[in-house]
Amino acid sequence: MRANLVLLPGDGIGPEIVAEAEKVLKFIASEHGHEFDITTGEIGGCAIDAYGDPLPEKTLEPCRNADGILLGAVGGPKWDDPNAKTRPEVGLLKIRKELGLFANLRPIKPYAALIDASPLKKHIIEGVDILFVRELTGGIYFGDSRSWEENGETVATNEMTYRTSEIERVVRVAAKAAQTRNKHLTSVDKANVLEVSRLWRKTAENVVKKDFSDLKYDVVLVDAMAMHLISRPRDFDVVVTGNLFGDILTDEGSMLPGSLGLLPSASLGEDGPGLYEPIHGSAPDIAGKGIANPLATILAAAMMLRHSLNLIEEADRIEAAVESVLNAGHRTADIAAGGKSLGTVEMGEKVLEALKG
Ligand SMILES: NC(=O)C1=CN([C@@H]2O[C@H](COP(=O)(O)OP(=O)(O)OC[C@H]3O[C@@H](n4cnc5c(N)ncnc54)[C@H](O)[C@@H]3O)[C@@H](O)[C@H]2O)C=CC1
Ligand SMILES: CC(C)CC(=O)C(=O)O
Ligand SMILES: [Mg+2]
Repeated sequence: MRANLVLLPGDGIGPEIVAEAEKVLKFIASEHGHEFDITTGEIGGCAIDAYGDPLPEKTLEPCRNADGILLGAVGGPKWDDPNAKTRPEVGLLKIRKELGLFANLRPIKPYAALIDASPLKKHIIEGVDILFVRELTGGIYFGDSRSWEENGETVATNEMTYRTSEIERVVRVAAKAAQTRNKHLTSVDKANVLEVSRLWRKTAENVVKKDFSDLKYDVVLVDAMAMHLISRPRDFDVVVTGNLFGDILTDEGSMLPGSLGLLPSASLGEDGPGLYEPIHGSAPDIAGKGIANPLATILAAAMMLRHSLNLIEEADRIEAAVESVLNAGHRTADIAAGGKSLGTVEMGEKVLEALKG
């Protein structure tokens, strides 16, 4: 098949990890007779430096016409000046919004070989298989924000807003996913305090009652969910929640497999290209050292093949290669548990070797 793929490496470790995923994509193309037309664009801090804009039209336009987009990460201390006109993260929020990518799929399935990498006990993480569906284009990250002076001090506010239609569509995505899995959907909110969460709860319940009555359905408050996620994670199948709660809970959830560097994600809309990225950020503390774990980005590339290009066999093959590399004992520093570790490029090479068989 022919496919237009756009790579957006971004900042910090972004270029290092996307380079390894690109090698995997090129290998898969050559092995399976596909033609991937791969172009690269700037987003985030590097785009601010080059164009004064974290998401210039020059980057966005090819993305609109792409079959799939693979992003590294944006941001870093260089662009953290609170007085700066714009921030790298604005580019990320904007591309998600512009492409209508309202559903962010974040699977969490610990690897048997990595039991020691997790800070949690074996009996807690064994058998865990959770799919988080995080709403991605609404909520507090997209609400009005402002700050002002009042009574000699500064006040700042961010609004969290959701519309019924925004909640309905993401709950539908999650409920459909649950139907193909273990038929259990959990909605996470803070309906004991937030008006917006009361709308979320009522809307989610209506959708499930009307169209997904075959599912086991429950609701959990977000503070309790933060605890249940690491005390009884096996009890969850598909979890649907808003933008902020999903962002935080999935970083926490990365401790089930043992590292942020292992979790990929797919951001999907009604139609158009999907955007695929690791769930982590630009990791400025390790950027440039060649030690970042590229596996989350390689797994994000596999999700792109699966969800946007319908190349299921190829996606399965990459995921199996990652698993076999871990089974063989290869580790980057984040999952080495103090043992011997490989660099980013070496880990990428191990995945390629596993793909070659
Ligand atoms: N999707 C994106 O582009 C995201 C961007 N960010 C941005 O990234 C910057 C740094 O944010 P942080 O809070 O430090 O979060 P982070 O996710 O970049 O890093 C948190 C910790 O995890 C480690 N880590 C992350 N990815 C890793 C990998 N692949 N291999 C090994 N270790 C890894 C880092 O070294 C760090 O210790 C900020 O500017 C933030 O806004 C944060 C989250 C997501
Ligand atoms: C700009 C942030 C919302 C990025 C982030 O932390 C995420 O999407 O996980
Ligand atoms: Mg995050």
